[in-house]
Amino acid sequence: MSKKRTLDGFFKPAQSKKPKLGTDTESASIPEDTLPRDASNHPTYPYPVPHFPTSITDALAFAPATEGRAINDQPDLDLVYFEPYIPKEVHKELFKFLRQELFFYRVQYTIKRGAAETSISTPRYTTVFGVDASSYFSPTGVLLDAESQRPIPKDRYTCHPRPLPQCLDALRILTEGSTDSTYNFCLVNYYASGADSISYHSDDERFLGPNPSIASFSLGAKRDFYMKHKPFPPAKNPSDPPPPETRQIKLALASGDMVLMRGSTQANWLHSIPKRKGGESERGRINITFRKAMVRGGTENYYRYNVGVGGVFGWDEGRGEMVPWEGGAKKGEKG
Ligand SMILES: O=C(O)CCC(=O)C(=O)O
Ligand SMILES: [Fe+2]
Repeated sequence: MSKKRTLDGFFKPAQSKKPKLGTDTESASIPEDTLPRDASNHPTYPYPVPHFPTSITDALAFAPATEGRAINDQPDLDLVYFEPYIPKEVHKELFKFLRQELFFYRVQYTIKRGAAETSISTPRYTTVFGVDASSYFSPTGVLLDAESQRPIPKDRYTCHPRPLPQCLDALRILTEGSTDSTYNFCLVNYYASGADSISYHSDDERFLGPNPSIASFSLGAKRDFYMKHKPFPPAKNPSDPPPPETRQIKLALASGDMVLMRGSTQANWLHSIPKRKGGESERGRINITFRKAMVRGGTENYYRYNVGVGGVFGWDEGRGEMVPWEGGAKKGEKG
């Protein structure tokens, strides 16, 4: 099989972050699951991302593990709750794999409040892959224009879009099959402890188009997911009927669960993961969302707020925490 030299790394085995093998006797003594595995790589990745081991791929053939349950008993609300989506045989391994293998960021950015610039620190680890519908990645990882199918003009993006690694792409394909929607973005959050959170917001940006479908996976520690209706606009006439009554929603999202938010949900409801003190949240939680951005502004927004301009972090199993990940090694990593 012939390969192009330029971007052929996308499906090549990853060598860089695995221990270098010395002599034949040494390699013979290394257990098979620590040997280099095939991985996704790309010039925009700080490190390659290994493909799923067959144990995960095989188990995911049985997803979704349950039928989704509709939650649409309140105004403008359209949820489907899979409890769980990921088969129970594999959710722990999937959590450990993604925490170990993905690179994360702790993004800081500034916002203008009147004349003053305020610095904001995102209270969780994040990472993102994908590109909006004006472009797509060729199988070898070249960004092409959706219409001409030719390489995009160099000035289309100020950011550097990254293709989904094969492991997250496998999850995307499964999700598309069970949600009647397509996705071109994967955002990942890691909540290291109860101090990490996401405040009330809606994913209603114009770049997602009207009535976006967002599929949201939970892995690891159970965390509460709150939803509340956006405030209703004040009545125009005293004779107008009062706004409908709505109740706050609280879902205790467990490892392997998936919530699909669709229809008019984002336009009308807010959602959050509030901070918690101690307990299970200290074990860490991964959230994965699949979305579809229609235009370039979505790509710029997602990379600005989920990759940013700071350093790379990765999980250190020995220390049990995220550590700066530099030059192929997680800093201070044991063994
Ligand atoms: O962690 C979660 O479950 C929610 C994440 C979320 O709302 C987001 O990334 O927009
Ligand atoms: Fe959200």
